[in-house]
Amino acid sequence: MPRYLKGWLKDVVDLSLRRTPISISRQRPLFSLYNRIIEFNKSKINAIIAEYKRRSPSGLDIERDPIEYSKIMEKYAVGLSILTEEKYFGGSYDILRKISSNVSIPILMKDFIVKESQIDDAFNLGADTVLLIVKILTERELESLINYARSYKMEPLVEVNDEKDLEIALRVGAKMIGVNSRNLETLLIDKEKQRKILEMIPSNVIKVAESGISEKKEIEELSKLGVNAFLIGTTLMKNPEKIKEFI
Ligand SMILES: O=P(O)(O)OC[C@@H](O)[C@@H](O)c1c[nH]c2ccccc12
Repeated sequence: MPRYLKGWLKDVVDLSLRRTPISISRQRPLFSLYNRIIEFNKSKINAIIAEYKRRSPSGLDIERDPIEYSKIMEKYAVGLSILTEEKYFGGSYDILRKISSNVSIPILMKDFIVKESQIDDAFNLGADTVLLIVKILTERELESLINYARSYKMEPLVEVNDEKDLEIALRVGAKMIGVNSRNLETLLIDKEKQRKILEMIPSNVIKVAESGISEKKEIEELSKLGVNAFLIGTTLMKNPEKIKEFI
Protein backbone atom coordinates (compact mmCIF):
# COMPACT_ATOMS: atom_id res chain seq x y z
CA MET A 1 0.00 0.00 0.00
CA PRO A 2 1.18 3.54 -0.82
CA ARG A 3 1.91 6.13 1.83
CA TYR A 4 -0.67 7.71 4.12
CA LEU A 5 -2.12 10.64 2.19
CA LYS A 6 -4.85 13.25 2.59
CA GLY A 7 -7.17 15.30 0.38
CA TRP A 8 -7.11 15.06 -3.42
CA LEU A 9 -3.81 13.12 -3.38
CA LYS A 10 -5.47 10.37 -1.37
CA ASP A 11 -8.37 10.31 -3.83
CA VAL A 12 -6.15 10.24 -6.91
CA VAL A 13 -4.06 7.40 -5.46
CA ASP A 14 -7.20 5.42 -4.53
CA LEU A 15 -8.38 5.80 -8.13
CA SER A 16 -4.98 4.59 -9.40
CA LEU A 17 -5.18 1.50 -7.20
CA ARG A 18 -8.54 0.69 -8.78
CA ARG A 19 -7.53 1.41 -12.39
CA THR A 20 -8.30 -1.56 -14.63
CA PRO A 21 -5.35 -2.81 -16.66
CA ILE A 22 -5.67 -2.70 -20.45
CA SER A 23 -5.22 -5.58 -22.82
CA ILE A 24 -3.58 -4.25 -25.96
CA SER A 25 0.03 -4.78 -26.97
CA ARG A 26 2.75 -2.33 -27.85
CA GLN A 27 3.05 -1.29 -31.51
CA ARG A 28 6.09 0.96 -31.45
CA PRO A 29 9.84 0.73 -30.80
CA LEU A 30 11.21 2.09 -27.53
CA PHE A 31 12.71 5.60 -27.65
CA SER A 32 14.96 6.34 -24.66
CA LEU A 33 14.20 9.69 -23.02
CA TYR A 34 17.32 9.35 -20.87
CA ASN A 35 19.63 8.92 -23.88
CA ARG A 36 17.96 11.64 -25.91
CA ILE A 37 18.38 14.17 -23.09
CA ILE A 38 22.11 13.41 -23.10
CA GLU A 39 22.23 13.87 -26.90
CA PHE A 40 20.47 17.24 -26.66
CA ASN A 41 22.87 18.33 -23.90
CA LYS A 42 25.86 17.43 -26.09
CA SER A 43 24.50 19.42 -29.03
CA LYS A 44 23.65 22.35 -26.71
CA ILE A 45 19.94 22.34 -27.54
CA ASN A 46 17.72 23.02 -24.53
CA ALA A 47 16.02 19.71 -23.75
CA ILE A 48 12.33 20.53 -23.31
CA ILE A 49 9.87 17.82 -22.31
CA ALA A 50 6.57 19.19 -23.62
CA GLU A 51 3.54 18.16 -21.62
CA TYR A 52 0.03 17.51 -22.91
CA LYS A 53 -2.32 18.36 -20.03
CA ARG A 54 -5.92 19.52 -20.35
CA ARG A 55 -6.70 20.29 -16.76
CA SER A 56 -4.99 20.48 -13.41
CA PRO A 57 -6.00 20.98 -9.78
CA SER A 58 -4.11 24.29 -9.89
CA GLY A 59 -6.69 25.67 -12.32
CA LEU A 60 -5.74 24.87 -15.93
CA ASP A 61 -8.62 24.10 -18.32
CA ILE A 62 -7.80 23.94 -22.04
CA GLU A 63 -9.01 22.05 -25.10
CA ARG A 64 -6.37 21.39 -27.72
CA ASP A 65 -5.97 18.68 -30.35
CA PRO A 66 -3.46 16.16 -28.94
CA ILE A 67 -2.09 15.05 -32.30
CA GLU A 68 -1.63 18.57 -33.65
CA TYR A 69 0.15 19.57 -30.42
CA SER A 70 2.39 16.49 -30.44
CA LYS A 71 3.32 16.96 -34.09
CA ILE A 72 4.60 20.48 -33.35
CA MET A 73 6.54 19.24 -30.31
CA GLU A 74 8.02 16.32 -32.24
CA LYS A 75 10.10 18.81 -34.24
CA TYR A 76 11.62 20.63 -31.28
CA ALA A 77 11.15 18.84 -27.97
CA VAL A 78 13.36 16.15 -26.47
CA GLY A 79 10.24 14.25 -25.52
CA LEU A 80 6.58 14.44 -24.59
CA SER A 81 4.89 14.02 -21.23
CA ILE A 82 1.30 12.82 -21.51
CA LEU A 83 -1.10 13.03 -18.60
CA THR A 84 -3.27 9.91 -18.37
CA GLU A 85 -4.96 10.63 -15.04
CA GLU A 86 -8.66 11.20 -15.78
CA LYS A 87 -10.43 12.90 -12.88
CA TYR A 88 -8.06 15.74 -11.98
CA PHE A 89 -6.03 16.17 -15.19
CA GLY A 90 -8.55 15.28 -17.90
CA GLY A 91 -6.16 12.73 -19.37
CA SER A 92 -6.80 9.25 -20.72
CA TYR A 93 -5.09 6.09 -21.91
CA ASP A 94 -6.73 6.70 -25.25
CA ILE A 95 -4.97 10.06 -25.73
CA LEU A 96 -1.63 8.42 -24.93
CA ARG A 97 -2.25 5.60 -27.40
CA LYS A 98 -3.22 8.04 -30.18
CA ILE A 99 -0.17 10.22 -29.60
CA SER A 100 2.25 7.30 -29.38
CA SER A 101 1.08 5.91 -32.71
CA ASN A 102 1.74 9.28 -34.37
CA VAL A 103 5.11 10.45 -33.08
CA SER A 104 8.66 9.08 -32.98
CA ILE A 105 10.14 10.84 -29.97
CA PRO A 106 10.27 9.57 -26.36
CA ILE A 107 7.02 9.70 -24.40
CA LEU A 108 6.66 9.79 -20.65
CA MET A 109 3.38 8.51 -19.19
CA LYS A 110 2.46 10.97 -16.45
CA ASP A 111 0.17 9.44 -13.88
CA PHE A 112 0.03 8.53 -10.20
CA ILE A 113 1.70 5.15 -10.46
CA VAL A 114 1.30 2.90 -7.44
CA LYS A 115 1.20 -0.60 -8.94
CA GLU A 116 3.07 -2.64 -11.55
CA SER A 117 0.07 -3.06 -13.85
CA GLN A 118 0.15 0.70 -14.53
CA ILE A 119 3.70 0.28 -15.84
CA ASP A 120 2.52 -2.62 -18.01
CA ASP A 121 -0.18 -0.28 -19.30
CA ALA A 122 2.37 2.47 -20.04
CA PHE A 123 4.51 0.05 -22.05
CA ASN A 124 1.57 -1.44 -23.91
CA LEU A 125 0.14 1.98 -24.76
CA GLY A 126 3.46 2.89 -26.38
CA ALA A 127 5.00 5.11 -23.69
CA ASP A 128 8.79 4.98 -23.33
CA THR A 129 9.02 5.76 -19.64
CA VAL A 130 6.97 6.66 -16.59
CA LEU A 131 6.90 9.16 -13.75
CA LEU A 132 7.30 7.80 -10.22
CA ILE A 133 6.40 10.26 -7.45
CA VAL A 134 8.37 9.78 -4.22
CA LYS A 135 5.69 11.52 -2.08
CA ILE A 136 3.01 8.91 -2.75
CA LEU A 137 5.13 5.73 -2.40
CA THR A 138 6.95 3.97 0.39
CA GLU A 139 10.68 3.56 -0.16
CA ARG A 140 10.28 -0.16 -0.84
CA GLU A 141 7.50 0.43 -3.36
CA LEU A 142 9.57 3.09 -5.12
CA GLU A 143 12.56 0.80 -5.37
CA SER A 144 10.54 -2.09 -6.70
CA LEU A 145 8.65 0.06 -9.24
CA ILE A 146 11.97 1.51 -10.50
CA ASN A 147 13.23 -2.03 -11.06
CA TYR A 148 9.99 -3.06 -12.68
CA ALA A 149 10.19 -0.13 -15.14
CA ARG A 150 13.81 -1.06 -15.90
CA SER A 151 12.73 -4.60 -16.72
CA TYR A 152 11.05 -2.95 -19.75
CA LYS A 153 14.22 -0.93 -20.45
CA MET A 154 12.45 2.20 -19.25
CA GLU A 155 14.48 4.54 -17.03
CA PRO A 156 11.81 6.22 -14.88
CA LEU A 157 11.71 9.90 -14.00
CA VAL A 158 11.62 10.01 -10.20
CA GLU A 159 9.88 13.11 -8.85
CA VAL A 160 10.96 14.83 -5.65
CA ASN A 161 9.77 17.99 -3.94
CA ASP A 162 11.97 18.32 -0.85
CA GLU A 163 15.23 17.15 0.72
CA LYS A 164 13.69 14.10 2.30
CA ASP A 165 12.27 12.94 -1.06
CA LEU A 166 15.68 13.50 -2.64
CA GLU A 167 17.45 11.40 -0.01
CA ILE A 168 15.07 8.54 -0.75
CA ALA A 169 15.40 8.90 -4.54
CA LEU A 170 19.20 8.79 -4.30
CA ARG A 171 19.19 5.90 -1.84
CA VAL A 172 17.12 3.73 -4.18
CA GLY A 173 19.39 4.58 -7.12
CA ALA A 174 17.24 6.87 -9.30
CA LYS A 175 19.19 7.90 -12.43
CA MET A 176 16.80 10.60 -13.61
CA ILE A 177 15.35 12.92 -10.99
CA GLY A 178 12.73 15.62 -11.53
CA VAL A 179 12.41 18.40 -8.99
CA ASN A 180 8.86 19.68 -8.94
CA SER A 181 8.63 23.32 -7.89
CA ARG A 182 4.98 22.65 -7.04
CA ASN A 183 4.14 20.92 -3.78
CA LEU A 184 1.42 18.39 -4.67
CA GLU A 185 -0.22 18.69 -1.24
CA THR A 186 -0.49 22.48 -1.04
CA LEU A 187 -0.28 23.10 -4.82
CA LEU A 188 2.05 26.03 -4.09
CA ILE A 189 5.12 26.82 -6.23
CA ASP A 190 8.48 27.43 -4.53
CA LYS A 191 11.26 28.07 -7.02
CA GLU A 192 13.89 28.94 -4.41
CA LYS A 193 13.47 25.54 -2.79
CA GLN A 194 13.49 23.88 -6.22
CA ARG A 195 16.86 25.44 -7.03
CA LYS A 196 18.31 24.37 -3.70
CA ILE A 197 17.25 20.76 -4.28
CA LEU A 198 18.48 20.78 -7.89
CA GLU A 199 21.92 21.88 -6.67
CA MET A 200 22.05 18.94 -4.25
CA ILE A 201 21.71 16.33 -7.01
CA PRO A 202 25.02 14.66 -7.98
CA SER A 203 26.18 15.32 -11.55
CA ASN A 204 25.97 11.68 -12.66
CA VAL A 205 22.17 11.88 -12.29
CA ILE A 206 20.00 13.51 -14.98
CA LYS A 207 18.27 16.54 -13.44
CA VAL A 208 14.90 17.73 -14.66
CA ALA A 209 13.25 21.00 -13.56
CA GLU A 210 9.46 20.61 -13.38
CA SER A 211 6.56 23.09 -13.23
CA GLY A 212 6.01 26.80 -13.46
CA ILE A 213 8.42 27.54 -16.32
CA SER A 214 7.18 30.31 -18.60
CA GLU A 215 10.24 32.21 -19.80
CA LYS A 216 13.42 31.49 -21.69
CA LYS A 217 15.39 33.38 -19.02
CA GLU A 218 14.42 30.77 -16.41
CA ILE A 219 15.64 27.98 -18.67
CA GLU A 220 18.97 29.75 -19.08
CA GLU A 221 19.36 30.27 -15.34
CA LEU A 222 18.47 26.68 -14.54
CA SER A 223 20.93 25.45 -17.19
CA LYS A 224 23.69 27.22 -15.28
CA LEU A 225 22.81 25.09 -12.27
CA GLY A 226 23.43 21.98 -14.37
CA VAL A 227 19.78 21.18 -15.12
CA ASN A 228 19.63 18.72 -18.04
CA ALA A 229 15.96 19.01 -19.05
CA PHE A 230 12.85 21.12 -18.47
CA LEU A 231 9.32 19.81 -18.11
CA ILE A 232 6.85 22.40 -19.38
CA GLY A 233 3.07 22.00 -19.54
CA THR A 234 0.83 25.01 -18.96
CA THR A 235 2.91 27.53 -20.95
CA LEU A 236 3.06 25.27 -24.02
CA MET A 237 -0.58 24.18 -23.79
CA LYS A 238 -1.54 27.87 -23.91
CA ASN A 239 0.89 28.66 -26.71
CA PRO A 240 2.63 25.71 -28.43
CA GLU A 241 4.67 28.01 -30.67
CA LYS A 242 6.70 29.07 -27.62
CA ILE A 243 8.66 25.84 -27.90
CA LYS A 244 10.64 27.41 -30.77
CA GLU A 245 11.83 30.19 -28.49
CA PHE A 246 12.69 27.83 -25.63
CA ILE A 247 15.08 25.44 -27.39
O1 LIG B 1 2.14 23.00 -16.20
P1 LIG B 1 3.50 23.24 -15.64
O2 LIG B 1 3.51 24.21 -14.50
O3 LIG B 1 4.49 23.62 -16.73
O4 LIG B 1 4.00 21.84 -15.01
C1 LIG B 1 4.26 20.69 -15.77
C2 LIG B 1 4.53 19.49 -14.86
O5 LIG B 1 5.69 19.74 -14.12
C3 LIG B 1 3.34 19.21 -13.93
O6 LIG B 1 2.22 18.94 -14.70
C4 LIG B 1 3.58 18.05 -12.97
C5 LIG B 1 4.75 17.78 -12.35
N1 LIG B 1 4.63 16.69 -11.56
C6 LIG B 1 3.38 16.23 -11.64
C7 LIG B 1 2.80 15.12 -11.04
C8 LIG B 1 1.50 14.86 -11.34
C9 LIG B 1 0.76 15.67 -12.19
C10 LIG B 1 1.34 16.78 -12.81
C11 LIG B 1 2.66 17.07 -12.53
